[in-house]
Amino acid sequence: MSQLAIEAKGLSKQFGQQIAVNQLDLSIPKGCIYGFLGPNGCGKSTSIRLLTGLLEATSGEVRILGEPLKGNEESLKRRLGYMTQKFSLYDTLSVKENLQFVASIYGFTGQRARQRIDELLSLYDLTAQSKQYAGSMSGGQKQRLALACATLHSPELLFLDEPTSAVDPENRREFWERLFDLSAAGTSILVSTHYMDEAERCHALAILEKGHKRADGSPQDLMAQLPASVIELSGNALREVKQRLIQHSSVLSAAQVGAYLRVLVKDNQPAPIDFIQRLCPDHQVALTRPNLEDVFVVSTGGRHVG
Ligand SMILES: Nc1ncnc2c1ncn2[C@@H]1O[C@H](COP(=O)(O)OP(=O)(O)OP(=O)(O)O)[C@@H](O)[C@H]1O
Repeated sequence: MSQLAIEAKGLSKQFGQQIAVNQLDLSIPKGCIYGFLGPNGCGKSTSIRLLTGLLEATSGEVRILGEPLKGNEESLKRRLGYMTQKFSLYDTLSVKENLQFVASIYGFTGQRARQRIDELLSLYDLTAQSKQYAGSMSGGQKQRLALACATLHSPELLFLDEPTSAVDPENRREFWERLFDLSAAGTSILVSTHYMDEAERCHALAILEKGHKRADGSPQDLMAQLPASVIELSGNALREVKQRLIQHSSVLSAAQVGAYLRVLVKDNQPAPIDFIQRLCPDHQVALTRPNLEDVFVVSTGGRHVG
């Protein structure tokens, strides 16, 4: 039995002249929460739609839950869940009616349907809103309902396309707790995001840019293997210092964070602290630990950012 939830080799999608997904390779183990991190337009949604079988690839091979996707789209559909960016709820149906509709799609009827819907209303804290129109709910409630709909049939693999872009930080946090509950119960999850803090919560992730995968691994490994030194610089005239530093070919990026400049220096520059100190003798400089944003900046070429 395959231990991989998702396996892709050379997966590509072209729309006219535009290559939205370019030779994507993936090996995502079962049971993990895997992230796609990247800016708008980098190909996250297209990749997810290819992996769900909703969109046909231009080239490449995909195996989902151990089976080739091609030719098995229909049978796999029952084993997959998909929550879109816009949540795809019916605004003029109540919370319960939305769930009833999804239940009917998956062939749940009578007592079985009622039981599962009550279970989900309670699990996702929606019992009091069950008669409310979905369109009149808050962002957080809509998100919980969308997750309830996407997991009604207890999918083995769940795709979530930027599920938290429309909710506040508290709801995002709570949502992630629910994802870890699902993961602990054995659900494999692929989630796309453009938030660094969210990506850091994933067991592993791919950094996407312009349809290419630029990096892949656990957040901890990606940070530990960053091919750059991260230096915090403080003192006067940081905007002017930044402009000066980014002229240097060894400086990948310099971005202000509060009272500091966060400077990324290429690994091939010996003694990076001394190097920056020489360039800025009147400033305080200190080496600091990389974060995922640094990984993102370096993976995507760096110099344009900040
Ligand atoms: N049906 C389509 N026809 C033509 N071009 C498309 C189509 N779908 C996506 N694209 C293009 O493919 C590229 C990748 O889009 P995609 O929606 O996958 O990116 P994304 O990373 O999910 O962005 P966002 O976060 O904005 O949804 C974009 O340049 C987009 O314009």
